[in-house]
Amino acid sequence: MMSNGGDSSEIVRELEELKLKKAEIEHRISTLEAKLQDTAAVELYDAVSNGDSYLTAPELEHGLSPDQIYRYSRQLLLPSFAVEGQSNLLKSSVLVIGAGGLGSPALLYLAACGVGQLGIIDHDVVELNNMHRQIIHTEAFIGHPKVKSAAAACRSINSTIKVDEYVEALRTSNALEILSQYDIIVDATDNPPSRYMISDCCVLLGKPLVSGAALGMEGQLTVYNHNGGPCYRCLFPTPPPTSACQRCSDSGVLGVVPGVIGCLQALETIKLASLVGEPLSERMLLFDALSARMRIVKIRGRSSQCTVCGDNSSFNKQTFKDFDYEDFTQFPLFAGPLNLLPAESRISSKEFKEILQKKEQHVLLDVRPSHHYKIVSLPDSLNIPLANLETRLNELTSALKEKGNGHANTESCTNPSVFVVCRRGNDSQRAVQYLRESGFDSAKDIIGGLEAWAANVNPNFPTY
Ligand SMILES: Nc1ncnc2c1ncn2[C@@H]1O[C@H](COP(=O)(O)OP(=O)(O)OP(=O)(O)O)[C@@H](O)[C@H]1O
Ligand SMILES: [Zn+2]
Repeated sequence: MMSNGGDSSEIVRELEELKLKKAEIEHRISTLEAKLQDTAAVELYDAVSNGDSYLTAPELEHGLSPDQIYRYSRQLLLPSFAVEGQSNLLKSSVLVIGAGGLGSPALLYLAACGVGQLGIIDHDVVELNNMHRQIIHTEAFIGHPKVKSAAAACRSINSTIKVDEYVEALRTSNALEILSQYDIIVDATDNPPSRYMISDCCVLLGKPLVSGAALGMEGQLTVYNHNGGPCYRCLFPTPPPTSACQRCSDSGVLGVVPGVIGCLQALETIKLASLVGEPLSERMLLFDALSARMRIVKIRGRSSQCTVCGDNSSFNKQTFKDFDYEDFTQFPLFAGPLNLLPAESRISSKEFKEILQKKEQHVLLDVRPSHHYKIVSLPDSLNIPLANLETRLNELTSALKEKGNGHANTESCTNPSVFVVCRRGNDSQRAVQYLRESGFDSAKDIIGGLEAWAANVNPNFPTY
């Protein structure tokens, strides 16, 4: 359809002319832009070679580069933090011990905020059951050292900081040498021997220690050995009983709980490093996730009687190197299998499979806590948690009787048909010890528990 009575060939010609003009204008624009850039570059080059400073990056007293100013701008804008805080942070060095539930968020924030030098030490590898809380790691790193994974994550967030990797456990033999290279120490481990060792080492080296702990639905946080404040031993001169010490792998933890405490550890570290704010020394933060409560309680100051930081302490570097922290806390640095029973009181998971195949009469006693039992269990098993075994022994006696092999009277229970299983084969040994003392003379534990069953007999049996 024509409009305004115009001739179509006329319109096409006019359109072509306009297009040509448009192309000319665009070409002219890009030529001028390029020229302008060249001019700016030439002027800058001239300015630099003439020593003119008005076009070069300004020399700033605080020493931050233009890139640093831009990267950390949101922190620099905080009046209470400002360039002084950032400069201090960039000059600081921090060692994070443990790249697990606490270390993961702590490391991410410390790398991001611009701690100049960040050390990471851990001997462990990334596992699938770490992923729900150890958020610095990705699935691609499963089976690889946590330190490698964490260091890669830190570098990808901030390529401008120095990241040191220690793929090893911290022990008395390497602790003094490694810790001495850092200004601030972050304890993100999960066991009493490491906690005492790290605190003692910080006292010897005069380093502040940002200590966090999280288990189940609760967490706590404090800063030790800061400005005359207490050390870990001032507060806990004697280790807690072994029964009070749990690992996440035994008692569980909701992922975000160490996430909260790890973030707060990063925050306390940033405050110490930047010299901003009031560190959480001589006070302890207690976090209860279930009731959504966070309390800060005053804790005792430095104890003059403390065997490590006290007035008359003779604790020195040599004492430290010779000290047996596992013996002191009665807690192993690395969770390993117990060996409480003689060989004749134990059978392997494969031998137990043969008993099932031969349909030999027996009672399979599972001594795990009932919430573990609900996750997964072997068929036809009786669940009496180890903690209740003494009071519920009659249930075992009845089960034996029902099978036609046992006797209601425990004194005459010589039948070899009680097999005891647990998750990894430690509690089952304790249970067998107790059962044998109680007259179940031939109770046997299944070596390595359900984990060994899954590894050696049924690969489809879930582990956790
Ligand atoms: N002495 C130590 N030296 C170095 N790393 C340590 C030391 N003690 C503990 N760790 C590390 O501290 C981290 C503690 O984190 P966390 O308890 O969340 O992890 P985990 O041991 O993988 O947990 P789980 O109990 O579920 O297996 C672990 O990665 C552990 O290897
Ligand atoms: Zn002390």
